[in-house]
Amino acid sequence: MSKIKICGLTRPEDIQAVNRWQPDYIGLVFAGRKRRVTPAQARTLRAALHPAITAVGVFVNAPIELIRQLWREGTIQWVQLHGQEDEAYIRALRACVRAPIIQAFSLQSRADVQRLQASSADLVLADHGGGGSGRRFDWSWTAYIQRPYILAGGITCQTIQEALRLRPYAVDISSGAETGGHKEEKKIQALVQCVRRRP
Ligand SMILES: O=C(O)c1ccccc1NCC(=O)[C@H](O)[C@H](O)COP(=O)(O)O
Repeated sequence: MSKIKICGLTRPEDIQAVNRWQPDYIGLVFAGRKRRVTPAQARTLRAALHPAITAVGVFVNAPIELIRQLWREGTIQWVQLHGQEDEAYIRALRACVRAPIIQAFSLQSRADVQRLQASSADLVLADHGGGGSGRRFDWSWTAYIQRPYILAGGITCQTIQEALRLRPYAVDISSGAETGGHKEEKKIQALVQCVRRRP
C-alpha cells in the first residue's frame, strides 16, 4: 500500500486534522511564501503532532545549519530537498544530520529521470516543478523510474486513484488538500481514506 504525505501545514487546526486522519507524513515548509513556517511556528506545530506521524522538513537550498538545528531539537525527522541541492550538498548534510533525505525532481524529460535515478538521497520525489504549485506533470515519465519514489504535483481527490495505480512509495499532496489557500479537513480525510481503502 502506498503511503501518504500531506504537505504545507501552517496552522494548529491543520495539525488537529492530520492527528484525526493520520497520514504517514506531514510536511513543514521552510521555503517559499505561501506555506512557509518559521522555526518557532514549526516547533509549536510539531509539539502538537501525533507521534505516529512523521514530520518532514521541506527546504530549498537552505543553510545546512538550519536543517541540523531543526533535526537535533526534534522539530523534523526527515528532510526534503526541493531546490537545486547537489550531491556535495547531500554529502555535507549527511555528515551532520542522521535523518532520511528525500530529494525532489521536476520530471519533464528523460534527462530528469536519469538525474532522479542517480540521486544518493534515500528517497526521490517526482514533482511538476517548484513545489506546492498544484500542477501536474506528465505521469507517463514515472514508467522509467527504477527505484521507490514519491509522486507529487497536483494530486487531488479526483486524481488520487489514478496516482495510486502507478504504485508509488507514497503520494504527496498540498494544494489538493486545500480550499481557499488553507488545508481543509474534509479533503485530508478523503485523501487519506482513498489511500487506506485501496486493496
Ligand atoms: O508548498 C510550498 O509552498 C513549497 C515551496 C517551496 C518548495 C516546496 C513546497 N512544497 C512542497 C510540496 O508541497 C509537495 O512536496 C509537492 O510539491 C506537492 O505540491 P502540490 O502540487 O501543491 O500538491
